[in-house]
Amino acid sequence: MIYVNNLKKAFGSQQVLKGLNLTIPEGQSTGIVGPNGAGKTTLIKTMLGLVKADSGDITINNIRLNGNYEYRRNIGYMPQQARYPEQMAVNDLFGLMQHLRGEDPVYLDELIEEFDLNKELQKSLRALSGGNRQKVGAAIAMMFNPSILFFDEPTAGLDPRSSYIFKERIQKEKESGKTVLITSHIMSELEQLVDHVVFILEGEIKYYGRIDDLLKENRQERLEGAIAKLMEEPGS
Ligand SMILES: Nc1ncnc2c1ncn2[C@@H]1O[C@H](COP(=O)(O)OP(=O)(O)OP(=O)(O)O)[C@@H](O)[C@H]1O
Repeated sequence: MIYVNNLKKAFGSQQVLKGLNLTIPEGQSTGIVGPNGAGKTTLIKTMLGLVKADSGDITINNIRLNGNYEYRRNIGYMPQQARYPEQMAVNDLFGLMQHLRGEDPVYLDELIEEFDLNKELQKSLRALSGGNRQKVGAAIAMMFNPSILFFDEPTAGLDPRSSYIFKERIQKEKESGKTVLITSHIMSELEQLVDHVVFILEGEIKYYGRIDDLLKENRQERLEGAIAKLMEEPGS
């Protein structure tokens, strides 16, 4: 379970998270949606301790985040734009991850196979195509089999086949009881992958609940229509 309580974050004079409250259930998948700049990545980074909140609390699996980042061992994170040591070969990067963690990966070979990364292993990170870079990020997020997975726009830049394979993988992770959090601008993708949706607008949560309920409440058949309706609401 992840609890977020009255979370606030400003960058300079811009209040980016305006007192967010959220309970993310264990073993289910949640989509975070909202326009560009709404605060989705900032929320995820705050949960990971990569951005320090100005106030509020986050509790993950009963551990309150207060400068002790041991809980992060249980979280696999695929960033929107990963920064890597660019001159390093992909294979060496996987090795470095293993070394830093002091643990053998649980299913790296399987992920390399699934994402068709065998031909890329000897290439330096700087020589990878954008999509293959994404796949390396995905493999790093999942290789140690963490119980919580955060994916920030995971399929942006992937070709249709890779995107399909990746979504199958996320389904598998979900079915094995993981807690999955995904940000995406592709509503059809979220319909396939998540049970709950958080809609953030200008740093505030405008909706949090089951996708089915959101569709019913807004008399919509598709998530895209329901989110568009929420954005039209007065005060939004
Ligand atoms: N390190 C930073 N310094 C200053 N401003 C920042 C920083 N990180 C984020 N911001 C600002 O915070 C706001 C929210 O950014 P964030 O990346 O969380 O949005 P997002 O909802 O993930 O957007 P997108 O859909 O475009 O990825 C933006 O206005 C952004 O410019």
